[in-house]
Amino acid sequence: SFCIFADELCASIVHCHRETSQYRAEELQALKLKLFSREEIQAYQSKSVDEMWQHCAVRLTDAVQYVVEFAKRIPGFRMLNQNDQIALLKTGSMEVVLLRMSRSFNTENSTVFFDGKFAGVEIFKSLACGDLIMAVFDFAHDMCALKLSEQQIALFSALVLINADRPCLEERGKVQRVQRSVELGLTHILHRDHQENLMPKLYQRMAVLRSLCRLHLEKLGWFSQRYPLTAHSLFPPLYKELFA
Ligand SMILES: CCS(=O)(=O)c1ccc(CC(=O)Nc2nc(-c3ccccc3)c(C(=O)c3ccccc3CC(C)C)s2)cc1
Repeated sequence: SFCIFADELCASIVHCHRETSQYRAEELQALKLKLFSREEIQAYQSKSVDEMWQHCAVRLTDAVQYVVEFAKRIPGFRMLNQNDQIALLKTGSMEVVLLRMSRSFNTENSTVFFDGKFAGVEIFKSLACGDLIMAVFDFAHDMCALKLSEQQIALFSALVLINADRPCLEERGKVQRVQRSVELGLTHILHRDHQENLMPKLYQRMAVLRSLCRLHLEKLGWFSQRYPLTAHSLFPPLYKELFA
């Protein structure tokens, strides 16, 4: 009966992931050979720092919105209290975006899906945060090496989000129970896929995700100081609410 519970839980989380994935893995695969021309790359590189930051913040916020939708459809997540749902999204949504984004990464030519085509690091030059961009690309490379299936990414995303160790949770015990059921769901499908050895690697990747998000917040802090007007009045409200 336990296996039936785990199967049900996995199936529902995979379903939520598919419905809210923004781009399907097969769609991204089909777009992989659409690269930006030299002129297009130059156009991005000649954008000012605040223009490029604003451009990216809008796209990133789109991706975050789909993660919020994913979370809201996860059975265990919905039954948590409102403030805890917001606290988990505040600290976890960027991590899930980065995890999902690694599906849109082409390891052959180190490009990532951006603005309808695949872009190398050079396109992001005018963001003036090369270390963050390199770290995002390295992480995506690392994740691709694990060759996770969509089902494994779905369960891993839910586990990244529903984390009882996050700060300022009011009903930590409840979050712990949901986290434990998702953990069991993930171990259940890794066992089914004969890939239990992935579990410790996934926990390592969670630590890398946390450091990536700290770096993103650090850079956003630097940017907001240099361009307060853009950060306060031109960034999407959800981006400011979650990250500022
Ligand atoms: C995520 C769901 S999906 O269906 O796979 C999908 C859906 C849609 C897309 C298209 C897309 O929005 N791509 C973006 N790429 C990057 C990016 C940028 C630098 C390096 C690597 C990727 C974006 C960012 O804004 C970003 C992302 C991570 C950290 C930092 C930043 C920039 C800072 C200034 C906020 S948005 C891609 C993938």
